[in-house]
Amino acid sequence: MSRSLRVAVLGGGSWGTSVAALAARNTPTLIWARDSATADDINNNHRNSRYLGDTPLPDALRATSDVAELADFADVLAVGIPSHAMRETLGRIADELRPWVPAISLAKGLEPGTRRRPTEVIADCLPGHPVGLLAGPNIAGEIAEGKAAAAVIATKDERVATALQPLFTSKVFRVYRNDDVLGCELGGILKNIVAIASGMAEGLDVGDNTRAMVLSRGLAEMTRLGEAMGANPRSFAGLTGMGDLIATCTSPRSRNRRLGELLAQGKTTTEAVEALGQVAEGAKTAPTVLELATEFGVRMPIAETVAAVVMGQMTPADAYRGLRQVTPGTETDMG
Ligand SMILES: NC(=O)c1ccc[n+]([C@@H]2O[C@H](COP(=O)([O-])OP(=O)(O)OC[C@H]3O[C@@H](n4cnc5c(N)ncnc54)[C@H](O)[C@@H]3O)[C@@H](O)[C@H]2O)c1
Ligand SMILES: O=P(O)(O)OC[C@H](O)CO
Repeated sequence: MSRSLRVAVLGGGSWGTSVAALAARNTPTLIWARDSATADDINNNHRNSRYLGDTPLPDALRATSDVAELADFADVLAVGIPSHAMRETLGRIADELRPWVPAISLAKGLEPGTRRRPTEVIADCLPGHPVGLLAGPNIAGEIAEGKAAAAVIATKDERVATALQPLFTSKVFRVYRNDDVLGCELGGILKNIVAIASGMAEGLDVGDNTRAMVLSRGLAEMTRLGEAMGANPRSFAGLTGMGDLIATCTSPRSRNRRLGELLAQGKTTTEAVEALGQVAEGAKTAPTVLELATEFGVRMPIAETVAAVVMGQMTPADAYRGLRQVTPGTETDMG
């Protein structure tokens, strides 16, 4: 009988750990944390106290801070490193990984400078490996606590998707498949920007109608960019689009929404990021997305406004005044 596929997770932050905990309930799983104290905490206390507080992790989950050990273990690699550090970290493991090992991204940002999506960074660093992603409305703390949710594995290779699906599935975590890698990935990346706008709305107490406007017009501009880049617009109506947008824009546990709230309280982006102590991908992604919007000739007034605020060129209050003044066209016009 063939042994089960072993899952190696690169990145011991809140999401890498939560995904590793899901996999460890199904199959042997090893997680790499760059910080050996985190690896020790997982091995000895079955906790990742730094990122997930007191939430217990499965006893079967093992951790290491040695990338070579992780590479040797991997039948499947899940990459939970933030977008800005993914290339450098993958560079440390690339030569050690067996060539057929599929690599799936858990990240939701664009690489600053190159504008590459995480799956593109993986393809650059691990040429020839099957590549995909896991995304959806998945606030890490809730998943680690065992609250019910669903996600999507997106890859072009149906056989890879079908092999990976059961590794992350549980009675309370449903995993769908989608072959629209671009659309699923963009949904997770772009919703972070709208979540910052939603957090600013919360901080400014602009009212629920305004927030609903930002969410729905945010989804429209996410879909507009996605379609222009060649994604399936239907993906934006699913878990990785609207689903993740709703979770991130409404959850008080979202770091991107919290970043928006802190900006509305008058903090600078640097102060807000420091206060969070965790990654909020939308802060770096917003200016980078504008470059894509220009390249593909797409209007993105919400992303433009969020980018101006995170770069310190506009206050959140002015941003909301500006958004109210956007000249409305036809609602269903996606061009
Ligand atoms: N937390 C969530 O709810 C959640 C859910 C879905 C997707 N994501 C995405 O997952 C990705 C990882 O985020 P997270 O939530 O785990 O972040 P986090 O802030 O909880 O942890 C970040 C992790 O990355 C590591 N890291 C940071 N800089 C690094 C570097 N230069 N080199 C190596 N490692 C480095 C840290 O040590 C830590 O282990 C992000 O793209 C995020 O958008 C997060
Ligand atoms: O905490 P955030 O804002 O990074 O969002 C986490 C996840 O992406 C929600 O699906």
